[in-house]
Amino acid sequence: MEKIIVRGGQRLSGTVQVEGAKNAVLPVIAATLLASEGKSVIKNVPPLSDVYTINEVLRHLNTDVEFNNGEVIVNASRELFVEAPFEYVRKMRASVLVMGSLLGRTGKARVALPGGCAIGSRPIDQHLKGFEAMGAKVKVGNGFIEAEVDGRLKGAKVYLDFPSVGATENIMMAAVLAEGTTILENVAKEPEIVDLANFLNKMGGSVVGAGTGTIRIEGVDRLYGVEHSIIPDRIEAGTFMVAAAITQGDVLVKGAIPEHLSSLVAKMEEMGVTIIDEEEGLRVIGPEKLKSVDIKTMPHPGFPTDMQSQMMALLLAADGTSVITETVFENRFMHAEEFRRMGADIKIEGRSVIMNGPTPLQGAEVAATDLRAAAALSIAGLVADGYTRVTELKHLDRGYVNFHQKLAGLGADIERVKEVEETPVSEQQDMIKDA
Ligand SMILES: CC(=O)N[C@H]1[C@@H](OP(=O)(O)OP(=O)(O)OC[C@H]2O[C@@H](n3ccc(=O)[nH]c3=O)[C@H](O)[C@@H]2O)O[C@H](CO)[C@@H](O)[C@@H]1O
Ligand SMILES: C=C(OP(=O)(O)O)C(=O)O
Repeated sequence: MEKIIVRGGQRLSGTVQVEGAKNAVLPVIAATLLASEGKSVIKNVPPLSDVYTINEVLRHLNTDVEFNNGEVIVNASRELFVEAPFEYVRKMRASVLVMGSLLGRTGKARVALPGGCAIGSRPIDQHLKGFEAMGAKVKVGNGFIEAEVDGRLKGAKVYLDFPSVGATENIMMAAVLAEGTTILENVAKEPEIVDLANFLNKMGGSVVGAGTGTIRIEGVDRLYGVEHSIIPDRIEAGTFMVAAAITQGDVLVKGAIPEHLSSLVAKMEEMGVTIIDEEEGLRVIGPEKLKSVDIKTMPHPGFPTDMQSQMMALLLAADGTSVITETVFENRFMHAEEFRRMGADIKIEGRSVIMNGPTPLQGAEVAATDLRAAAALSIAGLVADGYTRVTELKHLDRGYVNFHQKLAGLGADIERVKEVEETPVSEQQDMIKDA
């Protein structure tokens, strides 16, 4: 087991480069299954454990997948197998995103039921509702969801009860090869949806309206492998923006797209952070004193739930009372307990947390409960007194590339160690000095 060990007190400065977006690359790789001719070449792909997992799922479905130097090449021209087993879905829920492509291309998909995870129960009823509207028969049993259609899927009108990101993506992928027109209403508007639509259109699909509340898809007979470059990761960008702000730092987050980050920029500016739109990205300058604000997570363009735990770290350092309300996931406050272990004054009331800051945080051993919590706890460690040890880094590796190296490059005192060598050399030297 590995740990991140961070010693608080360093101001961050310099430049950090953002990778391609995890939440854009996973659906795009799932969509490569739709290309019955030619190879798909996906560029700007981050080497995350989730990317390795989706590549494994695709190989299991009888495709050839290569992943080198930030480029994934998929040849899906052979006949596809249609089953994604539990061993993959357990590792990564986004494996269910192959369902729409498989159903669209082969008329059949069998995917292990994803189950819940640390942030809530996360059902996929809206995905299935879309497939059923297009004529698929859906059966759930023995731990699997099976969807099948006689012949081709038929275009349909589908209204989502909630603008689910995954349901929007899965139904879009199913609809591009369906017969006729599909109209999806109350859909997700996240930038990752737009990236997927752009990829599907390059492949020969006809998808209009991505980024708005209604998407219209004209089904086509065939799709082809094409080249596509993934958009920058707005959540990774936001994570480094918060790290800069909390340390009173001055950091250029290269690759951050301001339009993708408007709700975060607005809240950070309200807190007194200076954010400058530069040619290469966003420059973030932390103030001496942060002001408290209230936050409510919402589907895009609202405040992203994937930035909630990082903002919790920042609000703990702010002067006054702040409230965060989580409306997207039913149980995404597990990290609050870990912040408490660092001395935070946090109260959980239903779907809200109330924080009284500024909290002088103390270094402690804390466990990451999901990937964003791993980042948020490390960020809190940047301003805590003494050493913070963050465990359960398998979560971090799902969504961040070289996280501790990037922070170290900005001046943080941070290392990642194996459990056996728990005490890093620098800390041992401190202990010798103190003795
Ligand atoms: C790989 C990926 O892109 N993951 C992102 C995606 O997850 P994901 O696509 O799973 O998130 P959704 O937008 O689907 O889920 C949002 C909410 O809707 C509920 N729901 C969803 C589908 C459904 O059929 N029924 C249902 O009730 C979920 O339980 C959750 O409470 O969007 C989330 C919300 O922005 C982000 O936090 C995740 O990082
Ligand atoms: C919750 C997240 O991802 P996933 O949907 O892949 O679990 C996330 O990226 O913060």
